[in-house]
Amino acid sequence: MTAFTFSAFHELSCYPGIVLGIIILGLAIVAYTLYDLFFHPLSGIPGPIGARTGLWSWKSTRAARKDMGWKLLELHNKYGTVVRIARNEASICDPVAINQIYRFKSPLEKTRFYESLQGLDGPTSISTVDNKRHAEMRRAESPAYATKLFADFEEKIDASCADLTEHLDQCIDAGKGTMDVGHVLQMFAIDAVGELALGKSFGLCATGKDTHNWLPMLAQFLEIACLVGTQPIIASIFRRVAQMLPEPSNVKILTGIVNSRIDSRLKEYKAQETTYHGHQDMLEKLMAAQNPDGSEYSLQQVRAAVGSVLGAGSDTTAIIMRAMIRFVVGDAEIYRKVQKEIDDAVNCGGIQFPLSYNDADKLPYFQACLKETLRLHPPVPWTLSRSIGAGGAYISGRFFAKGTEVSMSPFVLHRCGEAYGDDAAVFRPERWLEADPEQRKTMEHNNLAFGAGPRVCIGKTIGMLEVSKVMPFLFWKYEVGFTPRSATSPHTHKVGRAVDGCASMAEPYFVTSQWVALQSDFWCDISRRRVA
Ligand code: HEM
Repeated sequence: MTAFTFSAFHELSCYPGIVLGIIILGLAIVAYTLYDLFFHPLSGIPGPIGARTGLWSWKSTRAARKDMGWKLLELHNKYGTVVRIARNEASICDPVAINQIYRFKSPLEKTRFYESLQGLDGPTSISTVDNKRHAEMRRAESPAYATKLFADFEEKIDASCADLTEHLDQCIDAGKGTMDVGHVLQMFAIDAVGELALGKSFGLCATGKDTHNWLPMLAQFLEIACLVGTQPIIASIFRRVAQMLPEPSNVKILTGIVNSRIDSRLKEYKAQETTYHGHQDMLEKLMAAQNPDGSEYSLQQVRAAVGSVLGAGSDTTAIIMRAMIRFVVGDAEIYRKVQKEIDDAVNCGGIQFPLSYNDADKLPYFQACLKETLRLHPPVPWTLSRSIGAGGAYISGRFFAKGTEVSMSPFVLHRCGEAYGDDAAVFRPERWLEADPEQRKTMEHNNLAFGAGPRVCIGKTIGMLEVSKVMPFLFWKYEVGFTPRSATSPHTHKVGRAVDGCASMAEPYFVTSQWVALQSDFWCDISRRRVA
């Protein structure tokens, strides 16, 4: 060994240029590390040493291992309110910081992470970093999300809900009441966004299957986007390469359907030779959207905007529906209360199905369960990161210099005592009913599930509309039990994993925590209830 080392050194000494290069590289790494640790604007903030030196990407590791929520919570429990999670990024867990980071006045720009959420048709409101460009897009596209269209949205969601329950009934009648409910709810969510964004369902629930494997494909897109997004330079190369590669066949089928629905709407308009097209739906509003110079949205812009509804509106809604079943059915007393509230409201004629969005407000305990679900299982647990602009900014009592990045994770904030009290980690719907109006307002404000400020989810009300209309019907019509996990059960995972990372045989599904906190393997035993 010694002889080998000596001879290696001897050989290297014949190449002084290489030796000098190695020494310079070593010194550069040491200098870079010392700068990051002691002189970088974030040097005073605690965090894992690898992340602070920038020699190890803590966030890429989280994206690869899909364990962001609970690992970030561990860091905050260890280091406190402000934690350095990358050489240039601090994560903050403080409700006071919401209005400072996600402010309306001189808003902070999104970080380049978001560029990776861009689809193949170009920039969308979620992926656009530049605030001015984002504001223009948001203004152009907001009529497609307006409350004026709610009558149309309700009809479309009712149609998708009818397909969903027909599918569930067929399964039960065929003796297949034990099913992966998570998968079925994802099919519903895709169908519903198809109805909303394109005026027609994709028909997954109606046919009972995801024929073209779109569900795993969409999940994979988000996972890869999140992973490469943690390395913006790699992400931009990746995007360029991806654009050159041929589309996989199932993506081709999906884009083909999107394009043909837009084309047929265009043909319909041409045939009518009128600017008023008669449809009061999202697609019409997106096709009528205008750029700041007054030009109409190009077909590519319409496709990108439709794509962002499909991408941002399906996973998130399905996640909330699964989580709500998990929390409600998982606690016998809460489940009984939810069912009783709905049964009583139906029996006394207070509500009827299909449930209107307004009538969903007549179910306060159900609504409290929904808020509690959004709190403990926010569909997006990832850090919603922003860049500090010129002049720097004071956040959570600290000064952050221009160019540094700050972020908050909905998952972490929602478990913070300052935001929700000492029992923040407990699913307790009563907290929303016991709170006085002022406390409720504060709790609502501290809920980051949809983001906050000028970049807040534009589809928030549509998402709430879907869940509020469909879930009471499912709780009323069906009895749900978790299929016990055993060596012979249909589960893929031997042990389940909760949204907080805890592994247990009793956990009915398996959660991965990345950009979204996705559940899989959610096997339930479904039967019809007596009242149906
Ligand atoms: C429970 C359901 C939903 C949740 C929890 C949710 C959550 C979020 C979050 C966290 C963001 C990003 C905020 C940020 O990065 O700061 C977002 C943005 C967005 N969401 Fe949602 N979302 C939901 C449903 C929907 C639906 C149904 C649609 C479409 C119909 C939608 C469309 C969008 C769009 C277009 C954006 C980008 C908005 C912008 O940057 O202007 N979302 N959503």
